[in-house]
Amino acid sequence: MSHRVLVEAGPAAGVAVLKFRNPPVNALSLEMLMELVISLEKLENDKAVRGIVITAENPGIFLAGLDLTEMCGRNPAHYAKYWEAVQELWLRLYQSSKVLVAAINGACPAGGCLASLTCDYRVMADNPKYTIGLNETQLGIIAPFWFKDTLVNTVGHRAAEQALQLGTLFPPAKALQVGIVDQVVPEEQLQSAALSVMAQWLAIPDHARQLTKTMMRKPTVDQLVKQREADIQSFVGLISQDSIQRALQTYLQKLRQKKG
Ligand SMILES: CCC/C=C/C(=O)SCCNC(=O)CCNC(=O)[C@H](O)C(C)(C)COP(=O)([O-])OP(=O)([O-])OC[C@H]1O[C@@H](n2cnc3c(N)ncnc32)[C@H](O)[C@@H]1OP(=O)([O-])[O-]
Repeated sequence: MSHRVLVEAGPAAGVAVLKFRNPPVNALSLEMLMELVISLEKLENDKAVRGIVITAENPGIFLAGLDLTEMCGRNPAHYAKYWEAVQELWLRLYQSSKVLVAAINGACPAGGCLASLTCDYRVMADNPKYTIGLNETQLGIIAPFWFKDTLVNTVGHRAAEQALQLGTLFPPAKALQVGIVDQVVPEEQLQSAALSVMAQWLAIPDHARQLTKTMMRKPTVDQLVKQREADIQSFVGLISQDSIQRALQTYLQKLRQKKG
C-alpha cells in the first residue's frame, strides 16, 4: 500500500494520474523513491493505461527534489542505497513506454525538475512563486552527467550549460522561453491543459510513438546503464566529502531558519 504516491484513474480512458503526496514538501526520500518505482512498474504493466499525468496532490510544491536528510550525516552504505534508488526512478521514468505529461503545480527544483524532464511534455501553472531548474550548484553540489544529459536533450547544450553553471531556478515565463517547460497556463487550467495535451499524444499509434521515444532516449539511458556502479561510487565519494556535508548542512539550516 502506497502512502506517498497516489494513483487515480484519469477522467479520460487510458489515462492515469499519479500524484505526489509526501508532506511537507514532497521530498524524494528513500521510501518515496521506492513507492514511486513500484507505482510506475504497476502502471507500466497495465495495458489499459496509455498515458500518465504526473502532478502533486497539493498545489504549491511539485517536488522539492532529493531529500537532503538522506544525503546528510549518513554512512556510505546509505548513500549508495539512496543513489541506486534515484537512478532507478530516473530509468523507470525516462524509459517509460507510456506518454508522460507533467502538470507542474508548484516548486520544481533539482530532482523535481529532473523528474519533470523525463516526461514527454511539461505544462506549468503560471504562478510567479513556482520555479523550475537544476539548482544543484547553488547548494555547492554538482548535477550528475545523466541529470545534465536529460536537460541538454530538452533545451540544448548552450542553454543547459548556462542553467547548470548558475543553478538557475526559472519562473514560468522564463522556463517557457528557455524550453524547460512546453506550456504555461493559468493555474486553474493546469489539469485540463495536461489532459488536452495527453489526448493529442494518445492520438498517435502507441507502437510508432514508443519506438520513436526509445530511439531518441536509448543513447542517454545506455550511458548510465553501462556505468551504474561507477556512478554510485562517484556520488558516494562526492557526498561524503566534509566540504559537501558542510555545504548541505548550511543549506538545510537556511531552509529551517527561513521558516521562523
Ligand atoms: C548530486 C545530488 C543531486 C541533488 C539533487 C537534489 O534534488 S538536491 C535538493 C534540492 N532541493 C532544493 O534545493 C529545494 C529546497 N527547498 C526549498 O526551496 C523549499 O523548501 C520549497 C520551495 C520546496 C518549499 O518552500 P516552503 O516555504 O513551502 O517550505 P520550507 O522551505 O519552509 O520547508 C519545509 C520543511 O521541509 C524541509 N525541506 C525542504 N526541502 C527539503 C529537501 N529537499 N529535503 C529535505 N527537507 C527539505 C525544510 O528544511 C523544512 O523543514 P523543517 O524546518 O520543517 O524541519
